[in-house]
Amino acid sequence: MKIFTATQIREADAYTIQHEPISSLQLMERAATACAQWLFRHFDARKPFYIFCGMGNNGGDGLAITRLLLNNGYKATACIVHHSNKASADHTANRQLLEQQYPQSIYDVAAVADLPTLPPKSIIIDAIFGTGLRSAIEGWMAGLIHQLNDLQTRHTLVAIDLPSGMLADASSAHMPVVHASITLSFEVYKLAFLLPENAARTGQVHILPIGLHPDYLTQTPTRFHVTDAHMMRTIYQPRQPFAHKGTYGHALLVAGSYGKMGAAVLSAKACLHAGVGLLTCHVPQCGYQIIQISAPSAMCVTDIQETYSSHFHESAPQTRGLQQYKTIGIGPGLGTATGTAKALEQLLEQYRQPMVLDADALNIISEYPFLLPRIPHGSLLTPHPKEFERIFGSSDNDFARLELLSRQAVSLQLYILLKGRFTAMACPDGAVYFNSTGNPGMATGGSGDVLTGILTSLLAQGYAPKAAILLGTYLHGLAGDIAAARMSQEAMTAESIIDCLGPAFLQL
Ligand SMILES: NC(=O)C1=CN([C@@H]2O[C@H](COP(=O)(O)OP(=O)(O)OC[C@H]3O[C@@H](n4cnc5c(N)ncnc54)[C@H](O)[C@@H]3O)[C@@H](O)[C@H]2O)[C@@H](O)CC1
Ligand SMILES: Nc1ncnc2c1ncn2[C@@H]1O[C@H](COP(=O)(O)OP(=O)(O)O)[C@@H](O)[C@H]1O
Ligand SMILES: [K+]
Repeated sequence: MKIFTATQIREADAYTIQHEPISSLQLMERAATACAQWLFRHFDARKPFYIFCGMGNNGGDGLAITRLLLNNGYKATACIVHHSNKASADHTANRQLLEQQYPQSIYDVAAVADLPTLPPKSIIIDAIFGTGLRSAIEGWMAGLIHQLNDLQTRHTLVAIDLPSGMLADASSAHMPVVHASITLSFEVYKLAFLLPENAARTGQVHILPIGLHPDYLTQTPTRFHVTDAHMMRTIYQPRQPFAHKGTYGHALLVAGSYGKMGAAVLSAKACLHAGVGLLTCHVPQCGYQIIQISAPSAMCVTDIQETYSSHFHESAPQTRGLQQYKTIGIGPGLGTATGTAKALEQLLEQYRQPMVLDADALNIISEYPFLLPRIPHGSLLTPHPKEFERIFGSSDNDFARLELLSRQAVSLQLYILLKGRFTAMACPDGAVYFNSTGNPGMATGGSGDVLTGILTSLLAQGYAPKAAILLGTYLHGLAGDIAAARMSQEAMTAESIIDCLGPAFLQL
């Protein structure tokens, strides 16, 4: 699914109005109807609704929603917030329609003191500002936003299109923004919804289709995307009937150190359960029995060191050296010993195919930044936010961090996956994909090691790097969602994600 900017959304509106054709007032009615139907399904008619409407088209939506609620027997009051003397044409038209039918339902607010006293457990609808907001809300309007946020603790607050004060395409981290418990947005995700700085402001996001013209949606290129099931069906390659284990690649996993062999086991198991043909694990000597017993389908070679790895070429005694491996996954539980760092430097000299670098491989690179440009083009880096910051530095806000992520992926020609609720996957061509699956049950030690195993497995099987990241993160999150549904977000562990990889593949 594409993510459109506020400007593109306006263009989509205009295109729909011109080519469907439909009037802008009818399009607003469609948007308001989609919201009202959602509200009918989720709230009963006993709860009073207070709809705060701005002077633009977001307010127009609010006025139309008020009329639709009243038409269906709900108690609703439109509180018109006079932040400007000028109302948009569709706001004015909807105000007139409401006044004609329900003259008692309109209440004007021109100062914070004008706010009505709300009965307990009211539903507050925030239709003050949408995609038309240009900059931070200031003056008495900022006070109004703070007042609404105080009310939010005792009432349910539903934002229309986006919480007022939030910018769709830029940071509003330090601005007054409505804290909604639910956001009903139109047709497409806004970039702002996918970044952690807005998590407490959007609440649950529901995207409601309003029939914007499909030609505009399909033909307009965008830089940001959200992955979905449809996209996965175009990427996933079913296994060939005459396949043999050589068909699906031989991967090398370099992982584990004394006290952190669990990370190696999790990655190895995930790699095997994601379909790799052959897997060899390179571990320090202390890890030999652990791997052989926990992951008998994998082969195991040991380092010359007892507690950490220092000579990865031990994994490739044959003449072809490390090149015999289709790909290499390196990092989970590896440790950052000087000997390991040296070995990583050698490995980057010897092996020039796309590989997966995670966890301690990334921590080593943050200590030895000259290694960064030596990573083979097309490789996958999977930092969590702290690892990302160690390598690339900090940013003022999540939008700035997203730009930094994308810039680095382009200049280094790498795929960089910034992990989180919506893992952001930056590609060497500048595109960024957000993964849509996963849940907070995955915020548990070892989840990332499982992802490394899956990505290594998909690269070994011959998936191109871009296909591997999109499918791999989707499967990882989907397996996490299946695990959470089976045993709760609390009780699931990284092992549960591996156990549910099978059902996740079956859902593709
Ligand atoms: N395809 C869509 O997405 C549709 C969008 N519609 C609605 O239209 C909205 C966009 O409407 P508009 O473009 O009229 O914009 P808004 O209603 O979001 O805001 C415009 C108003 O805000 C004022 N304003 C802007 N920046 C301000 C600031 N920093 N401080 C104070 N006031 C400020 C402007 O003067 C104007 O009065 C969407 O968010 C959505 O709710 C629907 O009606 C129809 C379909
Ligand atoms: N709240 C969440 N929603 C969705 N996915 C999550 C959430 N929390 C964590 N994850 C996923 O779990 C994984 C955690 O990785 P990481 O932090 O490296 O864990 P570890 O280092 O313990 O293996 C990432 O893939 C991340 O996207
Ligand atoms: K709003």
